Amino acid sequence: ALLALAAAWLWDYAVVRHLCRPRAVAAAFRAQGVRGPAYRFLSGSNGDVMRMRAEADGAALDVHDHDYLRRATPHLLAWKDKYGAPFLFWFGSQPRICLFDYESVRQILWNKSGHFVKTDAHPTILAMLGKGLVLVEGTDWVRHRRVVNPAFAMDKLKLMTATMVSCADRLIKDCEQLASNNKSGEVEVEFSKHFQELTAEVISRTAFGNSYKEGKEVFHTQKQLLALALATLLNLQLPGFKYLPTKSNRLKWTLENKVKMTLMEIIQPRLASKGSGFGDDLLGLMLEACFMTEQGERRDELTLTMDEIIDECKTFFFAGHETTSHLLTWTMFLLSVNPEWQERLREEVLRECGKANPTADMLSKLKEMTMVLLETLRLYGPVMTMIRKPISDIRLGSLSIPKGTGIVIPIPILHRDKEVWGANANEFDPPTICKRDHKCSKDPTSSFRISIGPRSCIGQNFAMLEAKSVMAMILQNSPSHFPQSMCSMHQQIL
Ligand code: HEM
Repeated sequence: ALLALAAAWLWDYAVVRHLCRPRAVAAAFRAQGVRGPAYRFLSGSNGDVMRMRAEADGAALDVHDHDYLRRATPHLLAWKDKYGAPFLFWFGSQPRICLFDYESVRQILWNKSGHFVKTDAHPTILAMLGKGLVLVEGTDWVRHRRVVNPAFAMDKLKLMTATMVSCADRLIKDCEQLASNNKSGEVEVEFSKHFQELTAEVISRTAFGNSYKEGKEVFHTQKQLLALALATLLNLQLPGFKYLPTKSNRLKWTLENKVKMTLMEIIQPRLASKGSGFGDDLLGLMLEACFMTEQGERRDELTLTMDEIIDECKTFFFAGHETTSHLLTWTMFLLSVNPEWQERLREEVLRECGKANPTADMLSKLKEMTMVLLETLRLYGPVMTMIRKPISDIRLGSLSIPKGTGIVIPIPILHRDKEVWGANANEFDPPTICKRDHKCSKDPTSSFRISIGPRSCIGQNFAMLEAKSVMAMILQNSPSHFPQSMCSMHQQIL
């Protein structure tokens, strides 16, 4: 009986899932004129992706050319050139269709019926992120979003500005200290690393208040989990493999457990001190909302379970740290190669904030800064793709998409579409792009910087406030021009 069971499983796994189904899906798309790289047994297109990424890794970039995508997503560009748009490729045995038309993307992202869900996360990504807001679906998503929303209300975020500013102040003091150690009084700083530290500090302090040190421990453990996930993302995922005590699985379990234990140690005392309030940090605000009904009345039971609260804390870190540090790094880069914009922003900051530490009200007046940050997110946004899959067969425009096909939305490629953004779509041009954005404000659909529709980014105001605080402090305190050596960042970050 066991042998028969094993044979049936092997038949389903190897023949049905990895041979028959991919062939049927490829044929269904071919009949509609959609082509793509040939499916390879078990690995799909993963080998091609790894090869193209490795080849692109050494390619030099011109600092005045914003088209870095041939290094970041070489496979998507190569397949678009070769097979046209849309094209079909394979993540292991899973079909992925890469879409480039705005209308279909809007339809997917604005869909409120739950017809398009996120694809299953890699086990290590799941261990790192948990089933928090980024990954939950359906009524669970509604429940989570209702609890997390109040933590990101603008009046609450404004109170966090002082923390953001004080972290930026520490960064500046560190740089000054480094410079004073040098005879010349100057120092070359790799801001991408400093911004990683800074954004980790900001999210630890704004999420966990006095427990920020434990929060940073969580963050460092999550980074180890992320490194593990990235190293194994394109490897073949055999079913049941995640349960085997391999070296990487054992490491994953240890790290996962450490994150959970540390977060429980932060959360439990807060819950115990219910009577005296939960605090004004993201965790406190979320716990407060957990004890509220939809009608705003107090309830005795938590809306989220302990595990769900832990997963939301993991999500704050994952979603809130790398994204903002990426935004800050590219903004520094763009200001260093566009000194006229650097000067315009410095003048604006000095006009609105003087030399004082910026407050939330001062930051809200920095219109040119907002424009530059939005333009940075258009050209160098941290999220490269969003992926959804339909829960049943669906028609999108003229295309029939079978249930379960991963639909890839390549954000930075869409942001450089000349038909939508104009002839200079590939250039850094804040006012023109801002006008274009404005024109679209009645139908705010051409930018996917922070996504659109019900699942758009909940932390967008947090990120903008943090980026503005840090950039304002740097501009107030830096010499009239960032040195040109800043440009070398362009190479290092990628
Ligand atoms: C420059 C900074 C940021 C960018 C560009 C960004 C971008 C995005 C994008 C594109 C999505 C949609 C992803 C998808 O649907 O697949 C998203 C979702 C999300 N973001 Fe952000 N994000 C940023 C900062 C933050 C911060 C600071 C936080 C929290 C501290 C955060 C929390 C989230 C969460 C929880 C979601 C899931 C929302 C949901 O599904 O309901 N993000 N973000």
